Amino acid sequence: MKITDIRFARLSVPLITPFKTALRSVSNIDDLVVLVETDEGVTGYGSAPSTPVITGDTHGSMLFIIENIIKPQLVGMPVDELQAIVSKIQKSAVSNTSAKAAVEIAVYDLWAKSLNAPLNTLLGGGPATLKTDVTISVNPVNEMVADSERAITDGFDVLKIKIGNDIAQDIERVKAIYEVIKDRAIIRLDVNQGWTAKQTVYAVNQLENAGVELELIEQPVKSHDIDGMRFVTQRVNTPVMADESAFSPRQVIELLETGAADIINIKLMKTGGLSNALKIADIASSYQAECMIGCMLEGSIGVAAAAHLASARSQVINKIDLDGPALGKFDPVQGGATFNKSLIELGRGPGLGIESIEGLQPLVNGVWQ
Ligand SMILES: C[C@H](N)C(=O)N[C@H](CCC(=O)O)C(=O)O
Ligand SMILES: [Mg+2]
Repeated sequence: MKITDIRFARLSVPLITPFKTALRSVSNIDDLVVLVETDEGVTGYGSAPSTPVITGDTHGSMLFIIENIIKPQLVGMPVDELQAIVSKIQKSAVSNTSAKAAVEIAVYDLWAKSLNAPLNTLLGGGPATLKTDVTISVNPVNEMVADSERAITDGFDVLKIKIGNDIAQDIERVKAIYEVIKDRAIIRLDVNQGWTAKQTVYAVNQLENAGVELELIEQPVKSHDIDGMRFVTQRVNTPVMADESAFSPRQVIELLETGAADIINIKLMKTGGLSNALKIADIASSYQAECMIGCMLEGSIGVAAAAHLASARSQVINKIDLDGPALGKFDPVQGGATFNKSLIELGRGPGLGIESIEGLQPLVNGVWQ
């Protein structure tokens, strides 16, 4: 089976409620879908959202890199030469991690389809069912308390609370949420780079002294501030997780080697796809560090690939934040993984198991249809 073409489409799903973090607010899941075609008529599916404030990728930049730089190197390659394909994708450009991820996901999907097995089976095997947390967007405190209550009613037992807008309000937000849900759900905080290192130590101390139990605090300081991450990690009891500071295997080694983080949030859109994500899981394992599998605000094609990875590396990836597809009003992807509130079921079809996708807007002769 040889790669013959790479095509593109857009896929948009409205959110049930706007998704708000310290970095951005969005109302739709907007994915660029990548379709890798073969001479046997089998299609591999990948996708990536635009996250300019996190990875720098936009639909336009991804389209350009894939069409002009990656595609010419991949057309004609046999799908069973997976490592050679991955090497070409990873060496095609610096950065552009979401563009690389979208193509890699499609290539791994094809590879697993060519071997007629689910992707997680070929990556080592693991559970077919996973349980995700849910994100509580940053909003006025009463709204966040109500959203947290609703999430528990919906069956979630781990809440990822978004803060990072204003430190005094953030402390009040977390105290108020903890007060009403403390015995019913685990709380993880995601500051999305909104605080300084000193503010973080102050805030976590305030929360710990008030009796608030936190599972972890994610990316409190700017992504480049590794000294700040280390300052915090060495001074608070609550485990510190790196997200925007942890894109590449090299960065993860630095974070863990120097004690700048306790936990790593792996996202395919930051790693450039599955190959580096697998390396990061191995690195974390050798440091006896835990990992979360995370996602951007993205739909069920890319998130299914992350779920297959999490299944196959469940010994080290023991925290799951793959709620993107469940935040949408519907899932346009048929077959493959299903995302029903906290429950993710991988499906048993070959590759990612995707059978069809409704509402794709293909790109034909440079025009979105
Ligand atoms: C969707 C997921 N639960 C999440 O919160 N991801 C964010 C980034 C999402 C985005 O802005 O697209 C994170 O962990 O920082
Ligand atoms: Mg995060």
